[in-house]
Amino acid sequence: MPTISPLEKAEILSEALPYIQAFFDKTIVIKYGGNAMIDEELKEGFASDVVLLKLVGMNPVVVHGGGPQINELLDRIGKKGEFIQGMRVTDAETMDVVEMVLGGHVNKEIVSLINKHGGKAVGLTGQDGHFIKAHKLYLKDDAGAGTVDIGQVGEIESIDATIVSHLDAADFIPVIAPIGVDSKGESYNINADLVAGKLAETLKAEKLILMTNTPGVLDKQGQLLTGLTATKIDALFADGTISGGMLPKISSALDAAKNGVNSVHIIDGRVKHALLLEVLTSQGVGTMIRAN
Ligand SMILES: Nc1ncnc2c1ncn2[C@@H]1O[C@H](COP(=O)(O)OP(=O)(O)O)[C@@H](O)[C@H]1O
Ligand SMILES: CC(=O)N[C@@H](CCC(=O)OP(=O)(O)O)C(=O)O
Repeated sequence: MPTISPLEKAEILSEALPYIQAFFDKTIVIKYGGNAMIDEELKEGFASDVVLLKLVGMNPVVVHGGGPQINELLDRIGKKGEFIQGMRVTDAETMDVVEMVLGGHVNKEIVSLINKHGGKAVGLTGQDGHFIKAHKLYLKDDAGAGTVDIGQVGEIESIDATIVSHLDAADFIPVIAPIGVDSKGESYNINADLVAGKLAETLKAEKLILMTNTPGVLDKQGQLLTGLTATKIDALFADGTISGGMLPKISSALDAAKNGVNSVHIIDGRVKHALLLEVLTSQGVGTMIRAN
């Protein structure tokens, strides 16, 4: 690491001032993807960034994924994870694993890391207070004529963000696992990007930041696309540039941008302190999604 003088250090810290002023008391929804939870150092860095944002007066709300972690446990019980259009095919046994991994292991690990760094995190799933209402999702088949049944996967009906706002107001940091519930109490597995996007809309968040394992959205040559609008996104869907897990991510990012979230970013969660760089500096990292 290059050494920097005390003055340079002070100047770097002082550069954060306009961002702290602009985002003071604003809600920032951060989606922490399972693919960005690579090693302990990165996870610790993420947790300390979230605590810092809270302590300088912002309201960070964490929605986490855990796709690779679910796959790992499925592997251990001899089951193979299967995805259609970026969504996990979820039978009853897979749903048990999803609840154990997302609602249990991953959620508690993030809560505990944030608390270790001096924050007050509270873990929730959509079952808590029934705050993420969902029903079964049927995907459109490739021809667009029929539907595909992928099991216990949910489509969000509504989010009642009261509980999240109360936690924010009382200085807690909500950490949310993407599990929804229907009126009969049945749980549904929901893609975490979709929960993060809808929650950002409901909370009228200033920012939605989706942290993943690529530098952002890439074109067919692997070059970073730093800014995308609805029209460009339609073209990238049509020519197959966007596929797999990037499909729900872009859809939810675009919906959030269209529905009042001021800035929506897809950033590389494998970069240490990517979150601080995105919120508190002028370093544009990743892809920014705009409605038009
Ligand atoms: N155009 C694209 N640019 C970048 N990544 C893409 C693109 N199309 C598909 N992907 C895939 O989407 C993945 C990110 O989605 P996903 O695996 O669901 O991550 P996360 O766990 O962070 O939600 C990337 O690792 C990449 O394999
Ligand atoms: C329906 C569906 O696909 N649910 C996801 C939920 C976790 C998730 O979204 O995790 P990442 O953000 O790490 O991809 C899954 O089962 O993998």
